[in-house]
Amino acid sequence: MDKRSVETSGRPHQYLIELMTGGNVILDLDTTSETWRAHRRAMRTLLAPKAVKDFQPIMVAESSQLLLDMMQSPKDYAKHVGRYNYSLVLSIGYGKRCLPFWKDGGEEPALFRGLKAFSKTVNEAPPLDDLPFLKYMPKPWAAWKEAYKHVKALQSGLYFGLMEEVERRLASGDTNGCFFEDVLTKYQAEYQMSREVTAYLSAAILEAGSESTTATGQTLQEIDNLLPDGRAPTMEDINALPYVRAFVREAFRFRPPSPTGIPHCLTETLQYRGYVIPKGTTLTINVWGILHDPEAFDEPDEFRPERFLLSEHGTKPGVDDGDWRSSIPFGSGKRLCPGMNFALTSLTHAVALLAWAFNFAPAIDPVTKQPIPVDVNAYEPGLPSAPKPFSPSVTPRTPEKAHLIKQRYADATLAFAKYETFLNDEERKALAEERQALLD
Ligand code: HEM
Repeated sequence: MDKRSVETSGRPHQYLIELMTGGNVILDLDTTSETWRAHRRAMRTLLAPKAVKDFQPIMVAESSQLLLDMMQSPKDYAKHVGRYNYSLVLSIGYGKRCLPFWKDGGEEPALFRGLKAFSKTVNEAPPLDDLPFLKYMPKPWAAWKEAYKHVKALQSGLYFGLMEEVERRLASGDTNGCFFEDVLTKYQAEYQMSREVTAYLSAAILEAGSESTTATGQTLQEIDNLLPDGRAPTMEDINALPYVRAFVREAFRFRPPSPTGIPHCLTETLQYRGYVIPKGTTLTINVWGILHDPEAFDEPDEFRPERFLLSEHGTKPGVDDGDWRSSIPFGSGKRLCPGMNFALTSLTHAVALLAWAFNFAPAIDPVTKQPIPVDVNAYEPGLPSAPKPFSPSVTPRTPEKAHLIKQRYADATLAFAKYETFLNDEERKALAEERQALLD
């Protein structure tokens, strides 16, 4: 699909999704759409390797919050990882952090509520694209007719709300260099985006960006060898940590977040290996099948990062991997995930830090005193696939590391400051006191 990208990069039309998104979301649009083109161009400037480098200070600062949260409440690990990913894209995109919302009984961010409502509506609706007559069912028998309006209102409320916040900051001169400031002052006019199309750029940044980025003895050894003084690994250290990079690649192979990719469709009739495949045909990449093929991988159902140290794609000796590429979990052709560099950089850094900071083990059953086994095949239904909650035991590797985690978080205050201007004086004071208390 990379080589025939021109014909294979369409998206199948999905009636209900189009109703919910108003035909404004990059992920669901055809490559011929003006909105797709404008969003894709704008994303390129946001996620180019240089821009990713510019955003490193906030990536490092957010990773400090992640370590602290993990240390303080390991059972909430999934919330911490979700917050970390969301806060990163929110800070970079809109210049605004997401603080740990569960503290003090805070409400879940609108993005997460919108995504849940979206999945629920899609899962519960009848197959409207396969049986189009169902579209005409009267409302009392078609709950999706109300549900989709609720999703649309939640999502567009979030997107327009964020855009208006940046507009207000621009008007008051209170800017902080976030991506949406450039969108409003440059790209909106340059790519001729209407107000609605501009607001919906949020779907590309927030939804695609925060949903999917949500995964050790040898790792520790490697980190300890590289950093004998016990300091935390930095972004610059990542290249010298091949096992950590192999660990991340193995995680994507072992449990790809989109096991069957996101469907494409043919925009032209295609001839392939003697077959004629008509225009409009839906194409699905069997990502899971490719990455678990026993012909290509030794014991594909085992989690073994070492395989990526032995060959570029982790394949076993003798396999012709000339046509393979490491981006398979990120899609293909013109639709290849524009956030791939960003996701891999932030994830590899976070994995290195977590391995540096903590010992991970299964939690102990309080009754039997035995480790509670983790079922690596227990997954929540829906996409992207997420593991069912489990209870890890996460403990700092040494008391010095526990201290360094707190210190690191306190040091991040400076990098956080320009992304916390939305707080009122009282909230800012409370946060400062909380940070000070950590060090006392
Ligand atoms: C673990 C992290 C991630 C994974 C595994 C992932 C995976 C994917 C996949 C499989 C697709 C569909 C590609 C296709 O249709 O062939 C996609 C599309 C997309 N991703 Fe990601 N993604 C990740 C992170 C991100 C991040 C961090 C961003 C942005 C901040 C992002 C933005 C997008 C966008 C905008 C699209 C739509 C592209 C289009 O339809 O033209 N993704 N991603």
